[in-house]
Amino acid sequence: MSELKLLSVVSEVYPLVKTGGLADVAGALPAALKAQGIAVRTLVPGYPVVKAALGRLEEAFYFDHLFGAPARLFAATVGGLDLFVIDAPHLYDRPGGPYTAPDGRDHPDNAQRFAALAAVASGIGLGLVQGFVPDIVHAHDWQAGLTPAYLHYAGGRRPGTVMSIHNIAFQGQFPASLVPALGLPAHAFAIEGIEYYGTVGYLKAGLQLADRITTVSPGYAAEILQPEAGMGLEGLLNQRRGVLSGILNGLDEAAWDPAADTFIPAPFDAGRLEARAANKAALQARFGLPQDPDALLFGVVSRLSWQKGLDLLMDGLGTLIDIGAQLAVLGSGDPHLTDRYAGSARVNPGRVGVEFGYDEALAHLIQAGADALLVPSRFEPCGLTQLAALRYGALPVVARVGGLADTVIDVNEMARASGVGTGVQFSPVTAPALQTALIRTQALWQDRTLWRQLQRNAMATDVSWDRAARAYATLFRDLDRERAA
Ligand SMILES: Nc1ncnc2c1ncn2[C@@H]1O[C@H](COP(=O)(O)OP(=O)(O)O[C@H]2O[C@H](CO)[C@@H](O)[C@H](O)[C@H]2O)[C@@H](O)[C@H]1O
Repeated sequence: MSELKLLSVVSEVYPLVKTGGLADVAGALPAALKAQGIAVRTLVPGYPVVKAALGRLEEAFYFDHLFGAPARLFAATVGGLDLFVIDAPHLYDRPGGPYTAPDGRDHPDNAQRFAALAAVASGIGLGLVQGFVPDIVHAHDWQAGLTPAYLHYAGGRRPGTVMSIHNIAFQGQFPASLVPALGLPAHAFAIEGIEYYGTVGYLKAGLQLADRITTVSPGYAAEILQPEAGMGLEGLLNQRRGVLSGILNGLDEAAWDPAADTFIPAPFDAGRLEARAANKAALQARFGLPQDPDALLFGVVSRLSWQKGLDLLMDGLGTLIDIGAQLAVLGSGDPHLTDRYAGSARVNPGRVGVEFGYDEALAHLIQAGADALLVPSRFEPCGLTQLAALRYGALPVVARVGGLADTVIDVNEMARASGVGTGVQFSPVTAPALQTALIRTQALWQDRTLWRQLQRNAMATDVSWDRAARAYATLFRDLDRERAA
């Protein structure tokens, strides 16, 4: 098979810069695709953290004018990732995160910052960089959403375009007054182009104009055709459902390997599950919880946001306390939720422990030490924490939505009879249903022989990237053939 060249366009990539699962996917997919004969280059903005990680650089292009000032495009290789980095200090060189200033507010020029990302991607797609002209351009989420639009309106020969949705809740909507600055033809501002309810919609543009649309689980691909999950884009997605598919994410199995995890005191595998006890004890100590091996310890590793449903856990906390369980939460985000969790830890010392912020090492300890991992999301395109939980034998207790429903096998009577359960699902996504799930989990916990079996089932689940990479490779090759025809 001939090698296909792919440009991945994304606003964050692990391990250089990460605010969530998008970075994990963008960081892991290139290696998995390489095994499928697809050579990936990843285009990212040159935030300070990204530039600091770059070693040997090569200037690949110089822009006299990129949304307000000159800029350069660097090519570099970091940790096995072949990167293009946009060095545009006026857009990316500033304190704060990729999307927000230190005060938590969006950078005021995000429209320009991510239009620049898409415009540069389109330039590379059209042959800006000698020696790398991609066959396929793969845009991730709203930040890269204008990429298919720039390529579409450039006219002439162009690579195939794929738009992937990791989270439809963030759509990148900006005022119509922005249009002249984007450098797209005036007629692009139309319903069949970038216009979205009178505004410019970056994700909408990508979904409208890409050759293919993917999202990160089959379940979510079906859900976003409905108004409840489509968040205004369901009409467009229904029109384009013929090119929409769901490909389940994998987990970076090198980064998440319980047998070789340097973040945890006691590495283990399915044959050495008793070693988990030391991790549980360390986790309890870290969160100020009594080191009782018999207390059912629930963990949470999450962004604290409405999506993740963690307010429901607060509403149902009484049940968790009543059944004698413990809770260890690592989260960051919504200050209102942070306050609620901090309050519950104060009211329930020795039962509820919380840590706020982003802490990679602690996330690993929770997966390795908790008995069960709670993911009560209202919607979840795929979810990666439950995949890590499966691999680490922390039984996932999840809302039956999106990718959570696709990846966890509920221990119902049938699953129990055939010995295939890997966790607990609940529905609807409400506090009472979550409370019932906590009680069900506690009942399972009473039978340690069964629990061990469930842990082994969970750990045997295929969460590798291979399966996903094969599906993406087929999609990219089909599209490439279609465009060549
Ligand atoms: N406080 C903290 N400290 C340390 N690590 C933390 C953390 N909070 C979260 N993480 C880590 O961040 C990642 C979160 O990824 P998820 O896929 O679960 O959700 P997210 O909503 O960010 O991603 C979106 O994109 C991904 C990728 O497609 C989809 O799986 C998902 O459904 C969609 O919402 C995991 O690697 C997790 O361990």
